[in-house]
Amino acid sequence: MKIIHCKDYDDMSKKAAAMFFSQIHMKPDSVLGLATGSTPIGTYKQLIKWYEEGDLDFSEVKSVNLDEYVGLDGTNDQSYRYFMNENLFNHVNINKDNTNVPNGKAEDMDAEALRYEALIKSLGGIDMQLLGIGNNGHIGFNEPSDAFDSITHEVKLTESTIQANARFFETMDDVPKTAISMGIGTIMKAKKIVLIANGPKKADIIYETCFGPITPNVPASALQLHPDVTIIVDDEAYATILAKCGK
Ligand SMILES: N[C@@H]1[C@@H](O)[C@H](O)[C@@H](COP(=O)(O)O)O[C@@H]1O
Repeated sequence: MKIIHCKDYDDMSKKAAAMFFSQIHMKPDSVLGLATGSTPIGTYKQLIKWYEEGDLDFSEVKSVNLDEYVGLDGTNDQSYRYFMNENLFNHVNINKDNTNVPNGKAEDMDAEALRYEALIKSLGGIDMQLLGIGNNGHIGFNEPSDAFDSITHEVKLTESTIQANARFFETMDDVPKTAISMGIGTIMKAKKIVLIANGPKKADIIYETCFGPITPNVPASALQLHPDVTIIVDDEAYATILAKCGK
């Protein structure tokens, strides 16, 4: 694992965007694994800026998103499809037909999970996967559990995730209780992984992810076994690492 320590959120966002900038330049038809949440918004803003300045071309890029809430379709402003359109796809020259988010309105979630898994395979796998991290160590929507989830599957969200994500919804009751998410195995198959985190709330979990035991109780700890992971964190998210290393 490489850890890049940045001074603040903007610095983190620029460095993460720079990795995707290089990826797209090196392989214009890259398959990008994309993430939602508040953390990646700055990364997407920077990519949009480079596109607007004529330095980045998304015309051949394909994308697959990590997850989607069950029960929300792309017209719902809390769906992850809507988020991606608003925060990236509508502002760059990506062909929307080449962008993929699990279908939260599928009638049969098991069939949708298998379809999504097969789709990623048919695209040749993910070249570079962007990840945020939940306060409890979840990546995508892989919640702490007794075993690592391997492939795309329906997930029951934990109370702590429902509470953390409630800030985006009008009432607690509006927060979906289930989601469909790539599995840890799906994520681990990505050729390169870039995880971003900022703020003091993420400090302990970033330490656990990088230096704690590899355990499904901290799903992100599986990344210790991946050969090409870059963790980009701001000063506040790096705090526990600094403290425990005595610096
Ligand atoms: N499924 C998403 C995750 O992919 C994301 O990493 C997490 C953290 O969100 P934030 O970046 O807002 O802290 O939120 C959601 O649960």
